[in-house]
Amino acid sequence: MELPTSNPNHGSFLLKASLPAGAYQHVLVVLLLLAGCASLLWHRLTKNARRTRAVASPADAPNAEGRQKTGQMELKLPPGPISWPIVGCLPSVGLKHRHRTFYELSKTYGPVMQVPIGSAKIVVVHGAAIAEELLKIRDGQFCSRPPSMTGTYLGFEHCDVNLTPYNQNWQATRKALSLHLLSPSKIASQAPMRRRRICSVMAPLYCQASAEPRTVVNVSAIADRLLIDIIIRMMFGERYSAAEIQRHRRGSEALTIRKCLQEFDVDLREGIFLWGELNLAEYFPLLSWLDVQGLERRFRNLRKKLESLFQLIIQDHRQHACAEDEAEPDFIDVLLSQKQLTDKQLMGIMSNVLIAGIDTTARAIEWAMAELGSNASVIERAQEELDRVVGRNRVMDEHDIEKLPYLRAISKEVLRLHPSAPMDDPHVNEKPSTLGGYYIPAHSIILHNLWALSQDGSLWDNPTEFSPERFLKSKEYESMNVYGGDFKLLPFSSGRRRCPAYHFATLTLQHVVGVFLHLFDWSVPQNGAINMEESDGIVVGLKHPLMLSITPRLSNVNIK
Ligand code: HEM
Repeated sequence: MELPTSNPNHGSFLLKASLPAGAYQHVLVVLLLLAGCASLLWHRLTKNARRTRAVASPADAPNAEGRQKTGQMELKLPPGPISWPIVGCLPSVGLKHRHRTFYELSKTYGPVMQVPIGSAKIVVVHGAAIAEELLKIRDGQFCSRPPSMTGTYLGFEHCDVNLTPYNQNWQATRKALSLHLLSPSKIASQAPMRRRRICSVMAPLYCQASAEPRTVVNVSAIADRLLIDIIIRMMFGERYSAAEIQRHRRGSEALTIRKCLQEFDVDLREGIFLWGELNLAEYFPLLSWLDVQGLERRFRNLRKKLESLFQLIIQDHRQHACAEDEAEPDFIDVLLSQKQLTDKQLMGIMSNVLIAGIDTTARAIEWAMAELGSNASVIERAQEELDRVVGRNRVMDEHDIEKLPYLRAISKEVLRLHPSAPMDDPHVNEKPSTLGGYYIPAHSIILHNLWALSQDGSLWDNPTEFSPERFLKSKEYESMNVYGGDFKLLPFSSGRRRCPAYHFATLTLQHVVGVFLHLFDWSVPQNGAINMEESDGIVVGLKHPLMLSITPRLSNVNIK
């Protein structure tokens, strides 16, 4: 399948939608003023009740440390910035770079803060001890998800994995995804496919750079292209490649699907943007019918496109079950043959993998190359290791990774310093609970700042410095992994909701970065410098596309 060409507007999908000018804004201002007066009154009347919250029975608060005795049992609510009528803490939180804002606020209010916004009870947490409490000790209490517009539209009415509350539906979709797409054996069996895809992107780059040393390439676009290509093949195999469509003389439906998948980067950008946007309608239900940010309209449009694509894919798989001469049934064939999931669940899973899977991993590759581009000594050491272990006559492969500790250290350091989803997906407690000794009312939205761990001087020496060496300094650090067992390092979170793709994502990051470093010397284009400014949204990468110069470094290598 030909791939979408590089995307010169990379990053622009994360720009915020501005409010439509004109009438909506005036209506909004009047409504806010009216609501402000009512809320001021309400705020005054309920001030004392909010300062502490009575807990009716000890069973409501499974761990009631920190309680105060004042006639009946009471626990403190977490501290937090001033909460204004109607808007709550929105003025302190703002709309952008929430992981950084929350981290700054936590310097005043501590590792458990309440930051209500509108009608939503939001609690923001960070730190290794709280992470362990949230994701291990009380994982069972905090593993649900809030209802959301993203869950309705992109999660197909909360029938997916990511945006679904903790229920049987979630169990079924999570099991299907983990077992039939992301299990270690499934991932191992697809290694040749990943190698072919990586080489098919590297070979033309290598030719181009051989003819013109220090060719400038758009690393961000290459990462996007690789991940779209790999993930589409992970799910559908070669079914929608031109050769396969022709071989089986499949009709116009297969061609339509192929075209939609080739152009999927546009839907992906829209999906990631909508997923990450702070949607005021969810916090201020009165505003939802106005759709002041225009988000619901955009959600509806994207859903329509995704639904018709996914329905076509399901229909195509039903009509043309995997023929006997085909190598292996693909992911959708397997799920359909089991007849355990509804079509909505299938669509929810496809939506999660295509939207949550591609951008997170592509951004991790982008961050790795941005850090390496400004750290020549790290590149040198990694290349020395690659030449020693792999040699200079063949391209580095996935099976080499276990013998490349420095490459593995680079990937851990990238995921430590730049977790692509810096604020974990929201967790919710269905019942009242406690965290860090504070009372957490039922249905609070817990936002866990995973990125803040990387800034913590009590956990890491020189925490903000990019230094893969930190993972080689002792046996303890060498054996540390990013899979959720160590609460200092949680790019994929931990517990029941941990990212199910942690193995695939780290392997792909290590493989792509390894091949990049093995094949090419990298430098910053003349007169340029790497701009490390972050994009905004739920997945965070570089704000501007990463442009680097490449020069081939192996002379005798066949890239295939
Ligand atoms: C470097 C790449 C990636 C990073 C850093 C990452 C990170 C995360 C994080 C932090 C969560 C939230 C966990 C929680 O709520 O506690 C998550 C959830 C999830 N991720 Fe990933 N992810 C990556 C790649 C992928 C890929 C490639 C896929 C799919 C193929 C994927 C699918 C999912 C799904 C389905 C969930 C929801 C899990 C659930 O709610 O049960 N992720 N990921």
